[in-house]
Amino acid sequence: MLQLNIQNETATLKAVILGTAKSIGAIPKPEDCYDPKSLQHVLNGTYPKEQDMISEMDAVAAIFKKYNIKVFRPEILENYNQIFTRDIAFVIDDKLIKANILPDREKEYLAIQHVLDQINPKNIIQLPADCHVEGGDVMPWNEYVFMGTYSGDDYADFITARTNVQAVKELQKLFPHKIVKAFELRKSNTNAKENALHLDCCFQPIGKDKAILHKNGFLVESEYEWLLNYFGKDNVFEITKEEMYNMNSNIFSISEQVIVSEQNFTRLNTWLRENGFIVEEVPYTEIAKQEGLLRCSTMPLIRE
Ligand SMILES: NC(=O)NCCC[C@H](N)C(=O)O
Repeated sequence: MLQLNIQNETATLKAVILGTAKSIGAIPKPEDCYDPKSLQHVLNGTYPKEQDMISEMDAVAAIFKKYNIKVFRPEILENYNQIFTRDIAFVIDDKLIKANILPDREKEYLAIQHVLDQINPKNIIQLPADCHVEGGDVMPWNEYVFMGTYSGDDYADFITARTNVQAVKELQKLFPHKIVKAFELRKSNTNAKENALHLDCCFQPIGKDKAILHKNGFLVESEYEWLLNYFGKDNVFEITKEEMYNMNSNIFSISEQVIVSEQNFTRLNTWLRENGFIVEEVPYTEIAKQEGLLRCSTMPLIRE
């Protein structure tokens, strides 16, 4: 049996699910894209190739092996995109919550049944159907659970709005001992530079007390400022619009000291090293074309 335990984003990682790029299927039609960056690459003829993404994910698997982390992979569903395993479920404390994800991505959850079979069924939670949530919008941070959301009346118009207010309320009910703090995110179906698809596309805590942050990802300035004050200006690495587009906030911590990052994130990786982190660099530019990166393609199950 797996003894799930996730309290935050950075405690030493023991077990994780890493998505897979195997059998992702044909290049989607423009009308079937569900994020603006994939759409842009489909239209430009630069959509990533399966083999290139498999190689990128192999590089991450090799880092996990080096740090003795137990890695699960999804079963392969034929011609189905299963890269961004983060979004399909998430762990808080010893509970795994099934995400009510975009219908286009619903089948991804079926492919982790072999992992679910190793979890005590009383620790697997199904949310009511009206609670929309994806794991990229959920960040346990000790006494807090930070959540990305969008509460505009036009929620239904945004295929990029994945977590609603009902889900925020439900998580608060499920974890009464935590403070669930929600942040309104900027959404665009067509312009990836104006779209924070999930909270982890514009923010992520790192180490003990630091964070990566992008102001324009937040719709409400005071909510962005809350994060800036919570971590403290000197502890925050503020990324530019271009860096957000390249997914700089979507690195992945395997401990308070060690961060897996993209090899081209020169400004970020330099700052991380200057601040005492060990940076494990991998190539991930092809995966990034689908508006997700390292955090998005991993689902931590156990941290120390
Ligand atoms: N946590 C994340 O930000 N996940 C990225 C998901 C990208 C995928 N193309 C999607 O639109 O669902």
